Amino acid sequence: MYQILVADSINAEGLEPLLGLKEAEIIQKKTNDPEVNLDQIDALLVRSATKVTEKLLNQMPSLKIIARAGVGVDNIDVPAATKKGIIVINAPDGNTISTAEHTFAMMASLLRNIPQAHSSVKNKEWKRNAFIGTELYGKRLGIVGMGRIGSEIAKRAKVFGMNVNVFDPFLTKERAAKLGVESSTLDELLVAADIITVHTPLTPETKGIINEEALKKTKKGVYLLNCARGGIIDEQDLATYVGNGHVGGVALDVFETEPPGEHPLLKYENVIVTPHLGASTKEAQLNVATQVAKEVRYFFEDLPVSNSINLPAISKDIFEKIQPFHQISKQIGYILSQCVKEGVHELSITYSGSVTNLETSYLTKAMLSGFFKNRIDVNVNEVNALLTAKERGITVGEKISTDAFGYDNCITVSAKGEENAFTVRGTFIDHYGPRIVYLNGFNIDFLPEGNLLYIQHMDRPGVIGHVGQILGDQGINIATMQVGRKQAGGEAIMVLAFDKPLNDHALASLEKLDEIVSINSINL
Ligand SMILES: NC(=O)C1=CN([C@@H]2O[C@H](COP(=O)(O)OP(=O)(O)OC[C@H]3O[C@@H](n4cnc5c(N)ncnc54)[C@H](O)[C@@H]3O)[C@@H](O)[C@H]2O)C=CC1
Ligand SMILES: O=C(O)CCC(=O)C(=O)O
Repeated sequence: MYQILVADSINAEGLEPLLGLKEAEIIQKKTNDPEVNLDQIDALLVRSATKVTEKLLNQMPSLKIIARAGVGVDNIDVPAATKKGIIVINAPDGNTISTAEHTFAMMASLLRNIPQAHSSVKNKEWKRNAFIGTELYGKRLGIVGMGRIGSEIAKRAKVFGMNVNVFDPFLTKERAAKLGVESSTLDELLVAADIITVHTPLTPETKGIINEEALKKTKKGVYLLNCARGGIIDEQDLATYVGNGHVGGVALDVFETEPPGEHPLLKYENVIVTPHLGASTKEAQLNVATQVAKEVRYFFEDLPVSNSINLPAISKDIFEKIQPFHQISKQIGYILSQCVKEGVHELSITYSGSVTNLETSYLTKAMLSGFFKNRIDVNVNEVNALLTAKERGITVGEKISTDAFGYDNCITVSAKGEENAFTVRGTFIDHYGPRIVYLNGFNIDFLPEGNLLYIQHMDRPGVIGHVGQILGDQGINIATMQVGRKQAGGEAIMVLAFDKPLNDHALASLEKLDEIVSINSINL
């Protein structure tokens, strides 16, 4: 039974896709609620209130997926989640329109003194001359961060007859031209704009991007808006520039600390504020809840998720094509991990044949997750596979080869240790399934499944009989057996499959046989 913790207030109708998930319990409680068994939670759904810190993640060893019903993931320690193999998803576009509309409403309110005038009338005043505003028409709007929300604001600004300058290092000139906006440097924007609004994520680069140094380049009387994340405009520096009369007005939906409590900006009449309402519309909340609920359901149904922050997205189509190779890649990794007894410093993967047309990096990660299974105490999956290899000093190399050894496709993986190397090759045959076709120098053909025994031995008459005899005497039934050798009388291998794992006694008896070079149990 999957336990899904919905820790923040998330639209109930939007969570409906989760109800279709078989064997899931949905718990709507805070993470610090004493009734919540954090160690049993498989999925965590949050908005911005819950801070998903490394400390919290350490208390949630079963956690597999964190879903942010919104855009900004700055309340989630994504590197810590990635290290633990926890997938992080968000709902990137469900609240774009709401946030753009809110920003626009804030801008109009700010320039027409609507909140102040509203309070005045409610206080039984009628001061028509005290609230003379400024038109948006003909003004120059500077947008910092021209992503989804920035672009929607630009469209609205154009309709209002505004000129738009944008600063976004990732915006191409073509896209700027298509949107009818002027692409600028930050300095050009600061100097030219009558109104500046920020729409970037909060990152080390954007934190304080509008600070004292930036503010002193702006026009006297400039208006500033932050409906993205507290801290993108430095609050202390902004307070100084409102206090000294340089800034004409400010609209804030977000704060460095929320709620802001005693805040130096709140005392100014020309600073208008809302309590992080950008995404607070019925439509946006339904959109983001539905988006993440669907993704969490897909995740537990082993289907691809599209909006992961720490895993590349692959379409359902590609996912279906890649699935059989995903399985065999993982099995190859797991076989290697059980056959190589020394420390490994290099894993090299060669893809050949039809598999090379697919997203092989995804398969490399699957192979690594198999390789690390039971080797280390961290759950390794596609999210943290490369990071785990790097942390353990294992170089991972990926190659493409035209030689598929007569098969339609082949995945060959070599693990190199200080002394030895071990190579496993697998293939996927349509209507037949996965096969291991090469084990460390020997051609062979077996199904990588169940309880296997890999024996290296000398190719002498009677050895197969001796093995059968020992196992038979102990009542152990051999389900299948494959043999391979390079030349008559030389080294050979056999791979046996059993209905249940071999006991230590049987293994010890086999090891005593003269012809046996080595024995490895492989449990897949
Ligand atoms: N107030 C609210 O309720 C909401 C706030 N937000 C905030 O708005 C932010 C933007 O959301 P979207 O437009 O959906 O994200 P987005 O990812 O579509 O756009 C962000 C843009 O910022 C640009 N950018 C990144 N670093 C930059 C830098 N150093 N300088 C200039 N531009 C930079 C990116 O190139 C990108 O185009 C989110 O990260 C979130 O923090 C989002 C939704 C609701
Ligand atoms: O969940 C919310 O209401 C906040 C939305 C937000 O800030 C975001 O999506 O980044």
